[in-house]
Amino acid sequence: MTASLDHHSRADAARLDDQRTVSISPLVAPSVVRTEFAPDDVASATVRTGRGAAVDVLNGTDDRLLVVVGPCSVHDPVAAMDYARRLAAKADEVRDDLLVVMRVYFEKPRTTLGWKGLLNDPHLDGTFDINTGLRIGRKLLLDIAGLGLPTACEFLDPIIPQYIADLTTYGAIGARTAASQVHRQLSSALSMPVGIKNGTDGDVQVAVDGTRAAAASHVFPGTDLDGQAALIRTTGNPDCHVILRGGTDGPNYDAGTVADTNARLAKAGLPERVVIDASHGNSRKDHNKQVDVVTDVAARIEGGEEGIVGLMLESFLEAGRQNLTLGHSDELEYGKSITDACIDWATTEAQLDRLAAAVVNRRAR
Ligand SMILES: O=C[C@H](O)[C@H](O)COP(=O)(O)O
Ligand SMILES: C=C(OP(=O)(O)O)C(=O)O
Repeated sequence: MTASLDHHSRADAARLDDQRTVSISPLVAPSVVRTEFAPDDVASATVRTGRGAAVDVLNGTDDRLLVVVGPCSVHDPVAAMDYARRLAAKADEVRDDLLVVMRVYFEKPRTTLGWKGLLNDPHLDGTFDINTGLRIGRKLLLDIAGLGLPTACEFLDPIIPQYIADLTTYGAIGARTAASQVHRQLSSALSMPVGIKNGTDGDVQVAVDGTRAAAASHVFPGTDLDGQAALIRTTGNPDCHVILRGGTDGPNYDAGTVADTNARLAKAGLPERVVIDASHGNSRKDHNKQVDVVTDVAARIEGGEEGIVGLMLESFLEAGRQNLTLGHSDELEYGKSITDACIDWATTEAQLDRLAAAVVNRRAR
C-alpha cells in the first residue's frame, strides 16, 4: 500500500502509525527453530502414534480413557523433565487402560495481567526473550517425545503453532478464546485432536459452536514456515471436542451437564463425547478438589455412564502454587506451579490408578 502513496501521503501515514509501538524486531522463522530441533524417529513415532491413539479414544474404537495431565504451566524445563520421566513410567504402567498425555503448557491466557508463559518470558524476568523461549519450548517437547510420552499444549497466539505443533499430540483452546474465530480457524488447521473449553462464565454452547466451526474448512491469513504472511486453507478438524471445565457459577462435571452437552453436540451433528477438566471452575481452583472430581467421574464411568472420553488434571511434583516475582526465579520452590495450584506427584499417581481401575471395571460390566 505504502509504495503507491506519494511523498506527502507517506509522511502522513508515518505520523498515523506506530503511536504506541515501542519497537518492532525480528522473530526467528519457524523453519529455523524446526531445523535446530528436528524430531528423530522416536519423537516422530511418539507424536504419530499418540495422535492416532487419541483419535481412536475420542471415537470410541479404543476403550481407554484419555488423560491429559501435567503442570498448569511449564516454567522450569528441568523440573518439567523430572516430571515427564515419572509420568512416562506411570503411563507405561497403566497403558492398557489409559492413554496418558502430558500437559506441556507454554502459553498462559491471563484474566488480566501476569506472567504469560515460557515462550513469552523464558527467563521469568520481564525481558520477553521470545526467540529463546521458542527454542527452549521446542527442545522440551522434543525431549519429552524422546521418552515416548505424548504432549498437549494450549494454543493461544496464532503464530506459535508453526514452531511447535508438529511435536504436539493434543491441542487445547482455552476458556478465554473458545469464542474466538481466529482460534476456531486455527483449530481447523491443526493436525491433532483439539479440545475446546466451555467459557469462563460456564457457557457450554460456545464450546459446542467452536467444535462445529473448527470441523469446517476455512481460509484465513497466517504465517508460513518461513515466517512470511500467508493465506492458509484448511480441511477442517473432525477431532475437535468439548472440554467441560466449570465456570464462575460452579462445577459442570455432573452427569446432567455431560448429557446436556452431548445432546447439544448431537443436535449440531457432532460426535457425542466430552473431556472433563478436573481443575479450573470444576475445582474452584482448589487443587485438592480435583481428587473429588476424579472420584466422582471414575465411579460414574465404571457405573456405565457414557459420553466421557477423557479427563484433564493439573499436577506437578509439589502440591499447590507459589507467586513469581519477576527477576527472582532463583527464589522459587522446585517443582511447584507458578500459575494455578496443582496436585502433587503422589496424588497424581493415585488418580491415574483410580481412573485405570474405572476402565477395568467398565470392561467387566
Ligand atoms: O490455567 C491457568 C489460569 O487459570 C489461566 O491462565 C488464568 O489465570 P489468571 O486468572 O491467574 O490470570
Ligand atoms: C488456561 C487454562 O484453562 P482455562 O482456559 O479453562 O481457564 C489451562 O488449562 O491452562
